[in-house]
Order: sequence, then C-alpha cells, then structure tokens
Amino acid sequence: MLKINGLQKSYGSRSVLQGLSLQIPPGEIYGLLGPNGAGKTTTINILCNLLKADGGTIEINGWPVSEATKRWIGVAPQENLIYRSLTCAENLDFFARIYGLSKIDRQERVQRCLSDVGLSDRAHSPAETLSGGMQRRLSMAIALIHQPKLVVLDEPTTGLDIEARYEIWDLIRQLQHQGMTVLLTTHLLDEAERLCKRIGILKQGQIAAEGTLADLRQQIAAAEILTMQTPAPQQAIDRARSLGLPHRYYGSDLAFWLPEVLEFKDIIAYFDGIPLDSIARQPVRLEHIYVEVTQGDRFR
Ligand SMILES: Nc1ncnc2c1ncn2[C@@H]1O[C@H](COP(=O)(O)OP(=O)(O)OP(=O)(O)O)[C@@H](O)[C@H]1O
Repeated sequence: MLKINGLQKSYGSRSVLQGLSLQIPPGEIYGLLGPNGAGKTTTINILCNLLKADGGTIEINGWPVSEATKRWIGVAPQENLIYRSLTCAENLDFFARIYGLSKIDRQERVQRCLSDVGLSDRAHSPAETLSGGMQRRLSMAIALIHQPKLVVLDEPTTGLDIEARYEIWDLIRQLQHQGMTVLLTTHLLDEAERLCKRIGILKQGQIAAEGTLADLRQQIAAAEILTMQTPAPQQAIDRARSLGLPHRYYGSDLAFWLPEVLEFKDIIAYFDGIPLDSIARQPVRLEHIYVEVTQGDRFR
C-alpha cells in the first residue's frame, strides 16, 4: 500500500530525513516512532504532497505521490483541523465539499462518519462544545470523509485521558477491520505495542530498527529486565558487572538485563549482601528497545 524509499529532506543546512525507507502492506497498522524532531511530521507532510522531498520516492497503491494520490490518504494531524464554531456535521460537510462529493453522497458520508466515530448524537453541536476526546474523534471522522485507503494518524491520543484513549484505540482497530491501512505516530509506547503490527523507530533520519515487537525483542540481548531500587546502586552495578549483567537507567530507574529467565531466588542470590528497597522482573517492553535504539550507539 505504501512504499517509501530513500526519502531525504533538509531544512536549510539541517538534514532531517537521510534515506528513510519503509513499506506498509494493505490493512496493516504501522507505528512510526522517534524522538521529538526526528522527522515524523515531515514524512507525513511529504506523503500528503504538502512538502517536497529532496530525494527518494514514495508510492501509494503503486502510484508516485501527486495531487491525485491525496485522495487515497486521510490525515488526522497533531493539531485537530476543525472549525470550532461549526457543528460536527457542518465540519464534515465542509471537508466533503472540498473532496467534491455530491450532495447525496455528502449526506450519506457525514451520517456514516459521525456514526463510525460515535458522534451521531452530537451532529448539531458546535465543535467547540465537544470534549478533547470528542474533538479528536471528529478530526478522525474528517480524515475518513472521502473513504481513504491509507489513514495517517499523527499522535492521535496525545493529551487525552485514558477513557478517551480507549475510544480512539477502538476506532483505530475498527479502521483496520474495515480494510484500511494505518500509519500511526506516537510517543506512547504502550499505544504502539497495543495497536501496531509492525513498528519502525526513526533515528538520524532513517529507520534504525523495524519489525513486530517479537522481532524487535530479538535485537536486544535481554530475556527479562530486572528493575531495582537500592540505596547502594553502585554496589549493585559492580556486582551485576562481575556477573556479566549489563545495567541501564530508564529515567532514574536502575535496571539490569537478564540474558535468560531465571528463578527469582537465584536473582536474589546474585545481589546477596546489597541493601534492596525493591526488586522486580518484567518482560522486555518496547520502552527498553526504544531507549536502546534511540540512545545507544549500536543502532545507526
Ligand atoms: N518548516 C520548517 N523549517 C525549518 N525546520 C523545520 C520545519 N519543519 C520542521 N523543522 C525541523 O525539522 C525537524 C523535524 O521536525 P518534525 O516536525 O518532522 O519532527 P517530529 O518527529 O514530527 O517531531 P515531534 O515528535 O516533536 O512532532 C525538527 O528539528 C524541526 O524543528
């Protein structure tokens, strides 16, 4: 559905995309992750033909990006693109007109999209009276009004409470069930873990690691992560080093990579004599892989 190959983009002397390549087959939810400023929105803007690349190619459904391919893409940008004083139905009708839908089609699509995002009962409410979560759902309905094949969601749940997030996640899954391909950017790693079949992590303008969560887990040498709170971190680090266990800080949380799944009593024995406030094992999460890819020097 989407093939990006060797995409390059600079702003003045600042090189943002340096050969970004990725492919998304039809019907997949793909998560594009990367730190602030990594180039996710730049990629989306090039994809939507709003910005010109300096090099590389993008194909959508086998066609190079152009004004014509815009019709196959629906975008819900980071900042909701809605007219606050218009009602939900008016907002949708406005965008349906831009896509040149006939009056009959507009009526049908407006009702359908409102229903798909659970806003039928707010059809005649001004957008400014909606909660943040509802406004985000309206923004998604706008992205869907012209029945795109590829839906691009730029940080769809940033700033929303957990209930609103659940609703958006359900909606994204529904899009997939309806056969749409989804490109999602997010800083919420649990969101990517829950929704995305494959994940690509951007670093220095390229995809530095990509795959399913299981694929990505293969790329770091840990079977489990051991987190620890101790008044004597250096002692614990020295002990772990003598045992060949690498340590990492996730924020200020000290953790050790366990190369295999061990009995808890064996783990406790490793740290015998070191004062511990708490110790816990956890599976390797996307967070651990993401930190390794974006901050370590192994992935380039
Ligand atoms: N029009 C522009 N002119 C100059 N620099 C720009 C422009 N747009 C973006 N940039 C810079 O390019 C880099 C990539 O920006 P972009 O918005 O694509 O990143 P992002 O990965 O989407 O970040 P975030 O996660 O914060 O949304 C940033 O350093 C940004 O400041």
